[in-house]
Amino acid sequence: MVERSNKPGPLNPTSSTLADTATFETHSDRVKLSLPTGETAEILLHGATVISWKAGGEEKLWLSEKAVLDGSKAVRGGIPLVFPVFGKTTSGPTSALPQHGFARVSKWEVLGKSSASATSICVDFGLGSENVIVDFRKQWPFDFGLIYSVTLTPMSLETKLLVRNEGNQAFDFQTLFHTYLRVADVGNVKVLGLKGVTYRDKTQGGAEIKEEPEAVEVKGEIDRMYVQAPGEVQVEESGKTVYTVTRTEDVKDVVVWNPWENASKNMGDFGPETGYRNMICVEAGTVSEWNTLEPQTVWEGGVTVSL
Ligand SMILES: O=P(O)(O)OC[C@H]1O[C@@H](O)[C@H](O)[C@@H](O)[C@@H]1O
Repeated sequence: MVERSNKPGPLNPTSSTLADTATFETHSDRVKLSLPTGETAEILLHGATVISWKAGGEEKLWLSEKAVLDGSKAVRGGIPLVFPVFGKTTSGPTSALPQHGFARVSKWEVLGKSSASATSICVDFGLGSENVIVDFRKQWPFDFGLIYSVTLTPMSLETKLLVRNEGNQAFDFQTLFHTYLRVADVGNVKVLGLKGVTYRDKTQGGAEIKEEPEAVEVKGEIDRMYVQAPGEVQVEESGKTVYTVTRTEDVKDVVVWNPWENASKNMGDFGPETGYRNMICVEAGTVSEWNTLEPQTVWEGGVTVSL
């Protein structure tokens, strides 16, 4: 058979695939991502906080039913983004900033969709020194630009941050993806992959302890920073791996947090009262030391939660 070199292609080749492509919708306060296979994610412009990730018909992130979503405070749940400081410092350039910095309480700009196909969509958000409120600018007077990218696929959610020093003096920063994972009952959860890693235990005044057991279990309040943990951590529930958390090389540390009954009662935006049983924070970040960013250089890091 003779091959026709100029064989015509299908008529209007994109029309059949268009309906099968991931979509994103912008609303006044949020962006919604959807895949043709049904998975969705929702990101508030306030803090660029991912407040929902649904796959297999189920919500994968825990969001407090008392979370304040109107931009007046940080969101309790989802994935608040910590920058430029983790926790609170008492000295240095970040000492005037609120706990966990200003990124989670600033209004981000939607930069748009950087890729979309039938099986993936990525949307970028931006925050620069010119967009933060005057108080934060005075408290942390550096010129920076952040690009935050959220990628949804059928089996994963990836969050990636690019930090650019746009000024002429170096600055130090910390950053962390404060991910509240939803679980059926935290009493049946094991976090694997941290054996042998030294952690700083905030519930014991920052004591440094080496993790000896194979699995971390949550039987009460837990607030640990695992310093320079291996690149993959699994969250198992009732013997089944429910989440695998992988990080890029420069995202060195993992925080495991659950406030349990007493501490959650003291948070005005935590609900329901028993909500601590349905969540575990496995937070990937670079927070055990400062990252120095020289003028006109960038830092990039990301975390992927896979099902
Ligand atoms: O109440 P916030 O500011 O959202 O912080 C919640 C928790 O965030 C965790 O990352 C910290 O390790 C905890 O110490 C802290 O309590």
